[in-house]
Amino acid sequence: MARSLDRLYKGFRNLVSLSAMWSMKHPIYSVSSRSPSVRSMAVLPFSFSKPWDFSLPNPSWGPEMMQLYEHYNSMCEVETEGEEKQESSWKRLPGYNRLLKYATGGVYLSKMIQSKARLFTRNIREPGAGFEYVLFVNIKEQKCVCILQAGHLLEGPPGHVHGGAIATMIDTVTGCLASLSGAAMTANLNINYRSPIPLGSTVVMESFLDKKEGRKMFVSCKVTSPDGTKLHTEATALFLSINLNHLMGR
Ligand SMILES: CCCCCCCC/C=C\CCCCCCCC(=O)SCCNC(=O)CCNC(=O)[C@H](O)C(C)(C)COP(=O)(O)OP(=O)(O)OC[C@H]1O[C@@H](n2cnc3c(N)ncnc32)[C@H](O)[C@@H]1OP(=O)(O)O
Repeated sequence: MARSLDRLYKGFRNLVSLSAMWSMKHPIYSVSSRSPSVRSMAVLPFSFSKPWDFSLPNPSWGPEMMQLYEHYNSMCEVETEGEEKQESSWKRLPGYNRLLKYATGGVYLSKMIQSKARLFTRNIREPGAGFEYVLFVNIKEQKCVCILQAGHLLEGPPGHVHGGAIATMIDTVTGCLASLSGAAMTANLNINYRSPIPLGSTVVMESFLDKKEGRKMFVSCKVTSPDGTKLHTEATALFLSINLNHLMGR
């Protein structure tokens, strides 16, 4: 287990260049395609012959979500400067329903929990009902952008998104940024809720690395309407880079 985790995090820096294909070659990142629990997640005519990438468009995505996806996705394409082709510094992160195929803690987690564990933000079966999101990262600028369409199962105040669901997504976006160069965990998360997010709406979440001091990463996040005119939420977070043994109770 420890060896496979070491291997995983040696390759962690390359996370952003993962593709579904890459994941199939390195299945530790993804859920086994043979797992019956994965097949049971099918509600759309998706093929589960390979790990399902939840950050690709599905029919539940509305026009705003699609427009923003296409905008950022086009920035991920190869840039041409004169005659020269350059790799873009923007990458779309694929999204599977587990971060690791075999989570840490094998020593004390039962096989049943191991096989059933799913990423909190990717465990609602009905497309469009929960967290529909896609993450884009810009390594050069140390920036992460998430396009989120919040589904009807995320209700808090009537007709609006639950503050805990917003916090979950902020933790995900800031955590993604903090983890670009290796595993990191949230030590502190401060959130100011400025205006409610209507259920079903699409928002843009932008996260920046403000400062790095040794193991500490200070990250900020802003949640706005797609045109940027309405500020919904602001947050700051402290992440600490960790040795993976930390998650294994050692
Ligand atoms: C994990 C791998 C993820 C990889 C993902 C990559 C894929 C990306 C793709 C998609 C993204 C989706 C990702 C989802 C992400 C979700 C993230 C979470 O939700 S994490 C769960 C919630 N967090 C916890 O459960 C932590 C519980 N706490 C701890 O385990 C420890 O407290 C920890 C690791 C945070 C720190 O423990 P210590 O023992 O390593 O470090 P000490 O010695 O306590 O502190 C070091 C320094 O930090 C300061 N510090 C620690 N906690 C602080 C705090 N809360 N506020 C201020 N300072 C703090 C201390 O004062 C100290 O500072 P001085 O060195 O003396 O200057």
